[in-house]
Amino acid sequence: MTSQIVEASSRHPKPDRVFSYGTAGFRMKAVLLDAIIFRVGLLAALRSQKLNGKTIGVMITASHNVPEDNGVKLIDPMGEMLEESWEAHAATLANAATDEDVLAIYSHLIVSLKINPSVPARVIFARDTRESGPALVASLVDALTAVGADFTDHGLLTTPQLHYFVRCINTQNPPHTEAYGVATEQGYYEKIGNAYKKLMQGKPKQGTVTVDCANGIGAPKLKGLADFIGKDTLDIKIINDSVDVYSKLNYQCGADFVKTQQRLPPASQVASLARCASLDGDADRIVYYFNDADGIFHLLDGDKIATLAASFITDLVKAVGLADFRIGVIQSAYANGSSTGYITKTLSLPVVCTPTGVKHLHHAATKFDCGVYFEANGHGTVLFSHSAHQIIKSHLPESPAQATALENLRALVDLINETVGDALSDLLLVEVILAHKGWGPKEWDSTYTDLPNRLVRVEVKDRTVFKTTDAERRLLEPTGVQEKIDGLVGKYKQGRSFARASGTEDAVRVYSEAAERGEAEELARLVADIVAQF
Ligand SMILES: CC(=O)N[C@H]1[C@@H](OP(=O)(O)O)O[C@H](CO)[C@@H](O)[C@@H]1O
Ligand SMILES: [Mg+2]
Repeated sequence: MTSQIVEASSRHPKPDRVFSYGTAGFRMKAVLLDAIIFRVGLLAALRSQKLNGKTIGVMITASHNVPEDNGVKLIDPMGEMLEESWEAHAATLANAATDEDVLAIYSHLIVSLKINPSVPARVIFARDTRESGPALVASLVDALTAVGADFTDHGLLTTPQLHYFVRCINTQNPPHTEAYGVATEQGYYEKIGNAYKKLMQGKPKQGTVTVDCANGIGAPKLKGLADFIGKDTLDIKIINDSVDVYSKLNYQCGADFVKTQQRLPPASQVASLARCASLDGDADRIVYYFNDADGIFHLLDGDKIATLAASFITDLVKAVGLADFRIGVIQSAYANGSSTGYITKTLSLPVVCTPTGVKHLHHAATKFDCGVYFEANGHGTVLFSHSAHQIIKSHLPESPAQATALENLRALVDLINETVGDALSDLLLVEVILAHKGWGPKEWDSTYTDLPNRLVRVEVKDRTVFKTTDAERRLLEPTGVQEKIDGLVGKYKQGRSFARASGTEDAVRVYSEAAERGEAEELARLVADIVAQF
């Protein structure tokens, strides 16, 4: 096998660059990715062998990035992101200088990680709609073939669908008592779609929801889900679904466009107060929005989705009669201060703040019976602990009202993709809650008003000198900078600001909020000036 690895690796020469496995895996211009994908294939096989032949997922996507980019992420057995300690192994393999080095590192990992090479490796993979996808899949297959791994190509899927498949496959056998679901697209549509239909029983129609699919993989998959559900219970209009025109992906559309531009995608033609949503290029993020009667744009971001879900679940758990059921909300420092205040004061729920990146939020969410986590940009989901699953499954209701609530709670658990943030599942979750509450987007939006805020990107010589603490909300280094920021923030009513190095771009991000729009902008500018001096 060793000669096969060197020989196969020689067909995938590495560009002269240093690569790192960041928050979003490896992501860059697609033309640079061939060698990386090959080496990720080797690592996926090792990861599976290390975990006794459990199935590992490989997703080829660059999410909301421009069409010329692509990327790759590994998925661990329960559908979660790759364990952090393995990110370094991914980077070491990706940066091996020669084909012999690739083999040497591969062999070293087998020894140092005590991997039994006779365990069969199992890998499944999929890709988004990018033009570069098929060639990168071929590189992956080349690696998996060289090491004799057992693999399945699932073609085009959304990122969360592949996460779901991985979990379904790895929960089929003992010690798991019940598979997470059926690892097919039909199985995914049935699990989520049937749960949605159950929750919508007897609920009046709420009018059309217009969904911008970013001209990406979300478009055909949302159509598949909507077809399964049927028009009686889901009144949906899909726009930006041109997946065949590669250049249109994420162009003037998608969740990132709407979030950063704070306006409707140009292709969206909707009446005022109509519900709209946008997915990103691999359908793991979603934001809602609407234009009010005066034509003013309102964004219902990840914070608003988290608060909506947390409030609904709190009421439902109460209606079921579950005592001592701990619900918590997990946010990053970018969550609007108003949302945090609303969760703690109005919903009376605990809030945990973690560093940026969904893997951190996901991890913190596992500490609750029910952990609701969302990044402000719309990536998030809801987790139920193992014991919460057991309680929900075995609880005996004491009244007809409790029985109905319990059926709804069970359906809600099925509706949610617990492996990772899933725009399709989150879309239906929001639709269900709005229908149950009888709310339009305006009522939802009026639960609290976002503090005016500003996010700026500051180019610096070396972003690694910015070291943070307290969930990235305070700078430890360079020394003295945090004191200067504190001095500024104190001058603004409801002022808050922080600076941290981006994990995905070569820049430092400065976030600020304050009671007035002008003040939030001024604060951001002044903090950015301080940062720019370094
Ligand atoms: C402010 C912001 O939106 N940051 C994003 C961005 O991370 P940075 O480390 O800030 O570049 O990309 C991450 C991966 O997609 C996402 O998890 C995160 O929310
Ligand atoms: Mg994405």
